[in-house]
Amino acid sequence: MAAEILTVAQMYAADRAAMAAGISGPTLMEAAGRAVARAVRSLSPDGPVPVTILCGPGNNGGDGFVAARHLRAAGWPVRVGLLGEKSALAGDAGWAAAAWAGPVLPATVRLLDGAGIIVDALFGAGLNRPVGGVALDLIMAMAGTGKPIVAVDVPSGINGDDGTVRGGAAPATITVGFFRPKPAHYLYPGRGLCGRVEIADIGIPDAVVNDMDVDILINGPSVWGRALPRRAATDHKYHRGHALVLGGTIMTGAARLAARAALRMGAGLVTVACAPSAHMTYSLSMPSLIVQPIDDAGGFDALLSDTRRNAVLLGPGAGSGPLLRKVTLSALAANRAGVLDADIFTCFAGDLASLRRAGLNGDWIMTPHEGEFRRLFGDLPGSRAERARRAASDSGAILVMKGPDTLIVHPDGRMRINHNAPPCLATAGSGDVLAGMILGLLAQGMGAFDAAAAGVWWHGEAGRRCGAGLIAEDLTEIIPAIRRDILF
Ligand SMILES: NC(=O)C1=CN([C@@H]2O[C@H](COP(=O)(O)OP(=O)(O)OC[C@H]3O[C@@H](n4cnc5c(N)ncnc54)[C@H](OP(=O)(O)O)[C@@H]3O)[C@@H](O)[C@H]2O)[C@H](O)CC1
Ligand SMILES: [K+]
Repeated sequence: MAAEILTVAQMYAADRAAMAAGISGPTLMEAAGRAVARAVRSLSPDGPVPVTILCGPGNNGGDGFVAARHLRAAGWPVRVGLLGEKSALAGDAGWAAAAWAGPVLPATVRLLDGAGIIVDALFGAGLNRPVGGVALDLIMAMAGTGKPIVAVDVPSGINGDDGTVRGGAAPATITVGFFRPKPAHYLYPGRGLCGRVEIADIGIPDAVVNDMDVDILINGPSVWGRALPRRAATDHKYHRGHALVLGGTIMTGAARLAARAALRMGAGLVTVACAPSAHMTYSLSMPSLIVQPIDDAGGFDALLSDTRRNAVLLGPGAGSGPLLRKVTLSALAANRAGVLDADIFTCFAGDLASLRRAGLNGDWIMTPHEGEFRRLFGDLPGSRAERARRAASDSGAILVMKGPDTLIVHPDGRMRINHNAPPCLATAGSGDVLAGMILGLLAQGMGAFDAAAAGVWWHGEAGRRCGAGLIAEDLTEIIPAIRRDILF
């Protein structure tokens, strides 16, 4: 599957490009409506059930009329309700309505009575304000029926570009999108309301994407697989990087999990720098770990003076005191790649400026969840994706905004949306493993944007393979099996 996600504006541009290439609007709409009818039929394999199709005043409604025609031709009982006047339908939607030979009723809540399946064709890409009035009543009534809903393009009321709900939206069983997915198919809350997303080929040539500046991708191995570090028979451990992790004194599990994850991802060596009192804890936890006691930030600087220590992880379990602050500022100044996580966001709450002044740049990755994000960046306006983009741009670093739809954002605005994380990943230590996984890739010289994206996907895949009941320790152990499947 192509990894591109197209914005609403890009989708309209793809439409226009297809038409310029000689594919007519009705041809596209015919294919779109046929795909919707197919989705409806898939919901009732035992045969026809009554279908109510609610059509809006634009081309989303046009797709609904085409679906109605195909279902009726296949012997399905169909009722069509239109929001607005049939005579007002223009362009392709007018064509589709004219080709529908059955009655067109006013769209009312009553039309839903007795429906076995509902098609939501009220609004798609053209939604331009919050839904209200009759449209909202219809959406709420659809949601209240409990019947399967097939949404055309997006559930009506969802903003295609950011997945936000504008007024209200009914949860679909299947959402049929066209040509390429939109952000709303992957971003919550839209993603949660789309049900199963099926992207139909409606005849738009793939090549139209080449002329577009597509900057949103579905995160997966096709995006970064070629950038993964490969092993050569002549490698020695220093070829594979030396990661440095600041270990805390009390919450030692965080750095231990991260260090183990970095080793499992292939880092040649991993050193944990910690207070002398914690030395034993780290040393006994893993024989393959190098443990260096440090008395203060100067001790960390001394470790950094060895340039072979090329990637740094700061934050997990580190405590948000002066040591973390000093170490972070000097690591940023030391021209390394690294990951900033966890206690960093408390330590530098509201103080992005200090991180920037110290040298934060695109070799660094920040991995906040929503609460941590707010601590560092404050209450930025806009959708989650807009806020993440703004934060990446303001910080100059790669931003990994963690959540069920983790966003990996480059300061230049490119964004990868992750979609493979199962709910069981929300467990203690899981974030520390993620930070360590990314660190392991950075140590091997992978670029920060790709390392962040690969780490996030790999972590999701590890969660999927371990399944319900996983603990963070399980994630590190399944890393090599995933590597084998990606690389061979
Ligand atoms: N390549 C493709 O993706 C194809 C997509 N198709 C389908 O076309 C729609 C997009 O069609 P469009 O006509 O541009 O837009 P919509 O049908 O989604 O909506 C526009 C009409 O809805 C009115 N509107 C918008 N928001 C509201 C609201 N909140 N409340 C009430 N009415 C609203 C708008 O009215 P105005 O007053 O603003 O004029 C329009 O009348 C896409 O989603 C696909 O389903 C093609 O079929 C094939 C190619
Ligand atoms: K819709």
